[in-house]
Amino acid sequence: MAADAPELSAQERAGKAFPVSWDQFHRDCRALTWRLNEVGPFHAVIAITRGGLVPAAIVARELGVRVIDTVCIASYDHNKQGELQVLKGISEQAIKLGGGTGKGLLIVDDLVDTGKTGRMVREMLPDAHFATVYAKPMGRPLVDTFITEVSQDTWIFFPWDTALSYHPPLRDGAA
Ligand SMILES: O=P(O)(O)OC[C@H]1O[C@H](OP(=O)(O)OP(=O)(O)O)[C@H](O)[C@@H]1O
Ligand SMILES: O=c1[nH]c(=O)c2nc[nH]c2[nH]1
Ligand SMILES: [Mg+2]
Repeated sequence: MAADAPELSAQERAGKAFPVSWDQFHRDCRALTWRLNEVGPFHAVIAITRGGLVPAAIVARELGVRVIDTVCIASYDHNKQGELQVLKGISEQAIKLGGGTGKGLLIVDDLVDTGKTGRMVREMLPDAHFATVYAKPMGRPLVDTFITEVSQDTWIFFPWDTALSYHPPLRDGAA
């Protein structure tokens, strides 16, 4: 599809929308933690910024983990994916806690879509546990634990990217 319409953004190509409220996101993060609690304990949480920061804070709080590190990766410029850029790597201290391979570390992101971002972090820490709140089919095989799968042609709208706004009635042509 991308080749058919390269001028369209990933969001426009997705077609379907899955808006997530703060309330729902918090509930989904707590559900994720219930699953992760069976797998841990973890020495540290590694958040893939920026989207992974919010679930990482909630998951770390629930699991009682106090050491949180970040790996800062930029790929989507608004909603078009470009080359991945590692703006900040994982700290030496966190790498040491995971014995160099990530054993006992928990990587957290908000979602996997194509899986490009997740794959890059997995390569840095092959033995870490990788958890996301949402997963699309292309990225799903990379994730160890997730809560909700949405179809590849769905765009997830996170509460930190959205705001309440007027929506015209369906009768007047609203989608
Ligand atoms: O599986 P992929 O196709 O790689 O996409 C998933 C990544 O895309 C989004 O991050 P984004 O690059 O938009 O940056 P952000 O977290 O700063 O919003 C999302 O938070 C994931 O990290
Ligand atoms: O807000 C977002 N929603 C998505 O569905 C998505 N996929 C990649 N990056 C994304 N960002
Ligand atoms: Mg991200």
